Amino acid sequence: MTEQVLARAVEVTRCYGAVTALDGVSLDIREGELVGLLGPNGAGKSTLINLFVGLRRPTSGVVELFGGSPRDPAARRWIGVTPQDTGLPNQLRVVECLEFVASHFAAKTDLGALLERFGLSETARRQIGGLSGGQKRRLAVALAFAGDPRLVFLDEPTTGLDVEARRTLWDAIREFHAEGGTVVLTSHYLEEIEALARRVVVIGQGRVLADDSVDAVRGMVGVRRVSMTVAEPPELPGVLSMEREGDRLHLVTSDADALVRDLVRSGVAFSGLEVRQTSLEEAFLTITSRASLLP
Ligand SMILES: Nc1ncnc2c1ncn2[C@@H]1O[C@H](COP(=O)(O)OP(=O)(O)OP(=O)(O)O)[C@@H](O)[C@H]1O
Repeated sequence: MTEQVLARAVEVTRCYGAVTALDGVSLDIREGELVGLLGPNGAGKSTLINLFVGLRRPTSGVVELFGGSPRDPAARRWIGVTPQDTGLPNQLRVVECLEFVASHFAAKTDLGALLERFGLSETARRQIGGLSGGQKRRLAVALAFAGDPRLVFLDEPTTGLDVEARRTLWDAIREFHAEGGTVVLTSHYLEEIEALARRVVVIGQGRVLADDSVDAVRGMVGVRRVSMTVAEPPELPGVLSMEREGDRLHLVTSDADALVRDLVRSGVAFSGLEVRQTSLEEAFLTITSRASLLP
């Protein structure tokens, strides 16, 4: 790939006192990518974003934004950020808040189109204090786009949104990306990463555990789900986890072929056998639990 690297971390470590939040992380974000950062609470995702946008400095290693220092306003001019928590001024109207943020940038963003894209047109003249939690969150995300950015960092953008509002936000993010924008987002919603991101970076205990396509991350852990209708769950070797759903039994295994052979040999009566790839959630849990076994 020859696309320009917009943000880069090289062997970055960040400590907060005795806590090592990031431990030797290297990552390139290239122009036009839509990257999902996935990891459990406390994995270091927000810390990484804070380093990229210049809010924090690395303890060691190098972080670059548009080839320069993230603390240089010239580099930050091209980014938009939505942190995990955003305080919004309750007295301002929605459109006034957008105008206020946009006025810090030379670019003229079409704020009417931005409101439309985030499903906020109806609320444009309302004071922020009177908005619902979901409307406030959508406004907080829309603000990241007010300066016509090339790269946006969205930290858990859809937390607290209902299904419809989440889909509106997904569409807005997809449209920005389709126009050539670059997106880095964190999420606890695994379906969100699957729905939006081309590339997944799995972070656990401050380290990059996987950095690949969604399919590759699933394939990497090689876990399969074997499902069947069965009256009595059979005792089989190599089962990583077992789940009952009505008369269906779902078994997670790293060797589906061996499991099916053992199942047939066991003589248990079963029907409707199904073997499929695991969801990203199952892949993610496997990768992160392996990491916790590391010394
Ligand atoms: N300002 C701080 N002072 C002390 N420790 C901190 C600070 N910020 C983060 N940490 C610690 O660093 C680690 C990584 O935190 P971080 O917020 O980056 O994780 P995260 O992956 O974004 O988690 P979450 O999904 O819960 O937001 C955690 O152990 C956290 O407690």
